[in-house]
Amino acid sequence: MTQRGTLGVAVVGTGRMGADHVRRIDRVIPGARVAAVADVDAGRAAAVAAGVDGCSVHTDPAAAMAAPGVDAVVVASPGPAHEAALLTALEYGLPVLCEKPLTPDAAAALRVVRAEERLGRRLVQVGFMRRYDAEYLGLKALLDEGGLGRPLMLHHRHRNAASPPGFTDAMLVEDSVVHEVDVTRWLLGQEVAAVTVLRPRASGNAPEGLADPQFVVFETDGGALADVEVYLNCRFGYQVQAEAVCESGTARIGDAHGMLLNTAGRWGGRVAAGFEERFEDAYDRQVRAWVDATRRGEVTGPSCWDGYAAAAVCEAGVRAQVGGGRVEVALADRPALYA
Ligand SMILES: NC(=O)C1=CN([C@@H]2O[C@H](COP(=O)(O)OP(=O)(O)OC[C@H]3O[C@@H](n4cnc5c(N)ncnc54)[C@H](O)[C@@H]3O)[C@@H](O)[C@H]2O)C=CC1
Ligand SMILES: O=C1[C@@H](O)[C@H](O)[C@@H](O)[C@H](O)[C@H]1O
Repeated sequence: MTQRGTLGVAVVGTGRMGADHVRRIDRVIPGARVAAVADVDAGRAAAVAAGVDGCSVHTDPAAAMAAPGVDAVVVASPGPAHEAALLTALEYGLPVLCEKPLTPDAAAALRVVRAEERLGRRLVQVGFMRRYDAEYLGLKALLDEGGLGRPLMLHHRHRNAASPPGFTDAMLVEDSVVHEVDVTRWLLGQEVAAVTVLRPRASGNAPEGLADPQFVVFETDGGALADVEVYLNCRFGYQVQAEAVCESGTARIGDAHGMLLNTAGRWGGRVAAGFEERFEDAYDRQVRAWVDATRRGEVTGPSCWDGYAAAAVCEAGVRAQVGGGRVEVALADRPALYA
């Protein structure tokens, strides 16, 4: 570690999320600095690094990870590029915060799990940032405390104003619903055992080739059900809600972002514009927790196993999208490292 214990971070992928993480590490989070960035688009990497003191610019992720002053890595390239970056970071023995998904497919995720297992210690935290959101944390604490009885069902809503260009049906599961896979496993402490995907008539706002919205149902190994309405072109903003239905009560989060207002004969609140606004605090808390743990020599937060288990559920979800019906999730045995 450099500069009196300051963590030097290489950020791989300097697009929407990567650039935001560079800003966060450079200006918001104490104890860390951006030592290097890498992007296959050299111009984008250079633009993001401009104004960041002592930050080297690379097009090759491995070169950024080997650059002077780098102690740890944030991976924010697209999901299909994560496996290569993660295997390099593990080979170099560098702690990693990897944006979700760990990898889009289960086989690649399992290869990363096996590589970490061979090292015999955890180095990877997966960026399932909802686990750091105050509302989700409140819901988790309430369910764990048990006052409402056992949770029986979860209702999730995941709405984006517009999907990015080129978004596919598979990405709707692997990039978007993967969040609900993780929070379902985390809130209930159960694995998702089977997935069914239903599709209503597509919205006129959906781009050509994307069936949007979709309705996904998870059955867990503990006998609970969770449903996800995922609607990526709802136009009105970014909205993520969750309701737990328990034996003697229900609890719901995500109804309003910020203040509720009564005015001019109307009642209501604001809908966030995008995930950066809705989850700003969660991203900050996640990166702060990762930096703090890494400086202590620890690895905390969602693990490679969580990333693999989510990828296995998503793979079942994509098979359910293609073939229809109920698809069971195939999960490898959980290694002792993630007990
Ligand atoms: N936690 C959350 O709420 C969110 C997470 N994400 C995740 O963040 C990651 C990045 O997503 P976005 O920033 O939205 O994508 P983006 O497309 O805006 O940026 C990706 C960047 O990675 C670069 N890139 C592509 N292949 C690369 C490679 N092999 N090595 C290095 N750079 C490469 C691209 O040139 C681009 O600049 C994804 O894993 C995505 O799922 C994205 C949005 C929100
Ligand atoms: O992770 C994210 C994006 O990649 C994904 O495309 C969005 O649907 C999610 O809401 C956002 O949190």
